[in-house]
Amino acid sequence: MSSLSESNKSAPGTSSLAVKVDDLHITYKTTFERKPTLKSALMRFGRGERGVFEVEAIKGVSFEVANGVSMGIMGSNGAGKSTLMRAMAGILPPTKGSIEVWGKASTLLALGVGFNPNLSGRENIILGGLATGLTRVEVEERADEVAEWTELGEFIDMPMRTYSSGMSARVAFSVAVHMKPDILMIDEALSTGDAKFREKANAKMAELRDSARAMFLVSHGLNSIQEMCNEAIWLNKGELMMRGEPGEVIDAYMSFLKVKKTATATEEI
Ligand SMILES: Nc1ncnc2c1ncn2[C@@H]1O[C@H](COP(=O)(O)OP(=O)(O)OP(=O)(O)O)[C@@H](O)[C@H]1O
Repeated sequence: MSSLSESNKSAPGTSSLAVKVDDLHITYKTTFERKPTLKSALMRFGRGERGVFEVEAIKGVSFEVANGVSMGIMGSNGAGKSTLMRAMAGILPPTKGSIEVWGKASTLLALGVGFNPNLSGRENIILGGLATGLTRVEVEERADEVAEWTELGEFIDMPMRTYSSGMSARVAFSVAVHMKPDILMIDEALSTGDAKFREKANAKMAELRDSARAMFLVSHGLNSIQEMCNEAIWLNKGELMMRGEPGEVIDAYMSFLKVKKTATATEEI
């Protein structure tokens, strides 16, 4: 069974839960044009052969997150961290298994994807706010404050296609944190800004962590996970390797990386 539900009410017996992920599998299917060999091209008069590439990005992951938890998600490139976040945010449907989210999830991922490059930062803030489920009145009430918070000056009224990636990230971050999410999801790759903005962003995240029902932070910066989170999970090749107190999970992940590095080096020799 695949299901994704979002509600403001808690299910009976699960009143303290913010998120429940049960036996989640996510498989990406991509069709591509196979590179033809000379022989196959001649046989098929040059028409490329379609291939299907399947990636099992999440393989049977289960966990529950209680209210009040700030969960760090760590793992190597391609481990499935962003895929898991996209699934919890409702952007990607489960291939198998289920995800239940109690409350409104606000995510940088969802908003970053939704931006229209031909509209200004300010216009995208309004669209982003509407996308999170706020009413037009609520969005208008907050739009100026959100725009101000980006510190983009007059650039806020320029089309977003003229922005650097750090400037776009400021807009995405600002929208996500100002829309009063119950469940805050932050993919650190998207919250990149310069040192000064980062400091401001970290302070805002800490404030929200205390008011939101739960927070998820995907990061390669293990220090941020240690500082911001009270629980952590480690994913490797789509599987849940460990869950626990951030310090313990970081230690296990670090020793796994060292062992792997030595093993690779040995193989090379
Ligand atoms: N849109 C997509 N189509 C096909 N495969 C994808 C897609 N997005 C991700 N993948 C694959 O799914 C796997 C997990 O990717 P994901 O982006 O979730 O990893 P990640 O842990 O967030 O990595 P990183 O630390 O590099 O951001 C990878 O093998 C990746 O190639």
